[in-house]
Amino acid sequence: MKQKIAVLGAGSWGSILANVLVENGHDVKLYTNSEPQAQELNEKHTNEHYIHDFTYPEALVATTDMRDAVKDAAAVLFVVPTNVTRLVAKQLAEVLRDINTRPLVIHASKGLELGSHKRISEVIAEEIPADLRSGLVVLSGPSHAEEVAKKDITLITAASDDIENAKTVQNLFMNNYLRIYTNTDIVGVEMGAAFKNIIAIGAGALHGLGYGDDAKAALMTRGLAEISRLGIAFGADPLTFIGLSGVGDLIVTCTSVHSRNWRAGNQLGQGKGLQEVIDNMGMVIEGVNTCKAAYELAEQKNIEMPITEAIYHVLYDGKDIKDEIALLMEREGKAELD
Ligand SMILES: NC(=O)C1=CN([C@@H]2O[C@H](COP(=O)(O)OP(=O)(O)OC[C@H]3O[C@@H](n4cnc5c(N)ncnc54)[C@H](O)[C@@H]3O)[C@@H](O)[C@H]2O)C=CC1
Ligand SMILES: O=C(CO)COP(=O)(O)O
Repeated sequence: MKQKIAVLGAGSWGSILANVLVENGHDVKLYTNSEPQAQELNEKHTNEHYIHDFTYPEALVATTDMRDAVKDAAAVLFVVPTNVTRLVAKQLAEVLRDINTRPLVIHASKGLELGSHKRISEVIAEEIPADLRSGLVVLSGPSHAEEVAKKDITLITAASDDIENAKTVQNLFMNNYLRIYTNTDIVGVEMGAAFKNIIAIGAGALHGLGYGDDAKAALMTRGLAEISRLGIAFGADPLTFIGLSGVGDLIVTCTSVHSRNWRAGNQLGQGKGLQEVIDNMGMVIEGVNTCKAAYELAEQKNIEMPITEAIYHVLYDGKDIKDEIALLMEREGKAELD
């Protein structure tokens, strides 16, 4: 059934998920806070800064008016960087208080809020109380906008406390190139999504430094051990970490040239400074902030996360990557399953 859907955030992922929804027959409004970007999308049907050489369907309408985007929408999809989620959620709550629409709220972002260390669904739930929405669903998994734009095959997860809401999202997004699985473990799905970006920075750095495949496989495997350890401490289901939003997303982000986190790490490994890397990317590198949040959480909870710590020291204390790798290798022998 055709539904009206609002997408908040017109970067690479938001604009391509909006494109999927249009292709699936829905009536989609894409909200951006940038007038020139809305104009480019509506007049040229392009979004060149984020997705090169791609033409969006004419049916996709961009707007800078959040109220217009959201009014009568059955669902509202957040796809903004983690660091502006609270701000955009506050803005949405204000709009919803003014109108009768009570949409299903979905988010597809990957990170933890700096300072509070909260997951994105927690931030959204705090700002948009349950009486202003009809449910909350997380969409996550191994997916690069560039490949979904090409209709390459992609499989992701829709997670919600309420399985019916997860199924609704499954139905909205599924088609012959995008397959959605449902899950009820929001904590595991969001934690896997957030922490894989940290490990991807490490994988890029290993590549930039010229390390081989063994080192990269080791980083991913021991990275997954850390991600699971922290996630389980917050109540995640261990099995979620061997699913699409866990190891699936870890693999794609640690190996894909599309990944901004991997590319950032690669440039750090080649000797560039963090600020230069951030300035040149022009898109969000979620792993940088999430590394700080994860490092602080691990300290608070007394959870061993040596790879995250090493990456934190490189990003925030100006430590040399090779020295950090040497320290990791000098650690006392451990049992694999501890
Ligand atoms: N790019 C991808 O393939 C994927 C990205 N994600 C996640 O989706 C989230 C967004 O990522 P991308 O779209 O790639 O980022 P991006 O950097 O390509 O775009 C972010 C967009 O958010 C907009 N924005 C920033 N502040 C805003 C505000 N206050 N109000 C409205 N819009 C605002 C920016 O103008 C920009 O258009 C991230 O958490 C990322 O981890 C998840 C899966 C795939
Ligand atoms: O989450 C993603 C792939 O699943 C996108 O990763 P990057 O943000 O590193 O590009």
